[in-house]
Amino acid sequence: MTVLEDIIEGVREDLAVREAAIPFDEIKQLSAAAVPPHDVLGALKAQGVGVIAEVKRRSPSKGELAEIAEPADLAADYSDAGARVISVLTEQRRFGGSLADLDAVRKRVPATPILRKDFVVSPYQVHEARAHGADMVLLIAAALEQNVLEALLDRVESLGMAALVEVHTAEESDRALEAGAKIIGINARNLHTLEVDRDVFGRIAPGLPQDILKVAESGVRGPSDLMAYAGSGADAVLVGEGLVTSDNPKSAVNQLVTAGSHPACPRPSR
Ligand SMILES: O=C(O)c1ccccc1NCC(=O)[C@H](O)[C@H](O)COP(=O)(O)O
Repeated sequence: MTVLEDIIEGVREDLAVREAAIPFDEIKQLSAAAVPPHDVLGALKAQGVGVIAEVKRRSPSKGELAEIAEPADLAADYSDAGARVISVLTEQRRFGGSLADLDAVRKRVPATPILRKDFVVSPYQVHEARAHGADMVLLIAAALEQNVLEALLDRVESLGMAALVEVHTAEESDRALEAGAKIIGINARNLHTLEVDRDVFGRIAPGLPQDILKVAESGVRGPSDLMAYAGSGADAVLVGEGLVTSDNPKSAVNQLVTAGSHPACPRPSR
């Protein structure tokens, strides 16, 4: 069993428990009653290379990263420092996240778009994300059959949210385009070996249409990594470990935001 399959097995078990507690019809109603979603696409299309800053306690590749007793405080720092989107990992077993983290962050940064970062395999999780105030949902192409990817993407957009469709290969990016993805995340972290290869972005991004918003995921440890991704066409970077392990996450985001808006930073042409 691969790491991804193992994670998803646990996600499905935890999902079954939540579905038993709050049935699908009820979560649908809760999602319809939630605060309206933010325009994530608009936020990410703004001038400069955007920063998506992640609340990440631990990971399968690195184990414990940071305690993060108050995810809302961290998110407020990220937002104050200019992050365009806050990514909240809600997977519990391997990443130490929760929907309670999402609730706390939503409450604290009402004006900043939030990505629910999880292993979404069911429409239930999409409604759940919206019910808890998320504006964007991660869909990992490698984890989803094509018809399921398309159905989940449609459902995300029907609720007014945006989907970050994550790919690792050119074949997966073709599938993402076929599904109608508007925002494609190219993850440098191989979800089978967990190794990070930043060159993956530069191999895939040039093959994507100009109007697709391109997010470079994983491996950003400082401004030079952001600049390198920008040089390969990134509109935004998604950063976790480099921020949560920093002595000063607010300053770390600020340095990335400054680099991303500097005139010397390569501008993706659109
Ligand atoms: O981070 C992991 O070890 C991991 C393992 C298996 C599946 C997903 C994983 N991470 C999710 C992410 O993609 C990252 O949290 C995100 O891109 C930020 O990466 P980084 O800045 O390198 O923490």
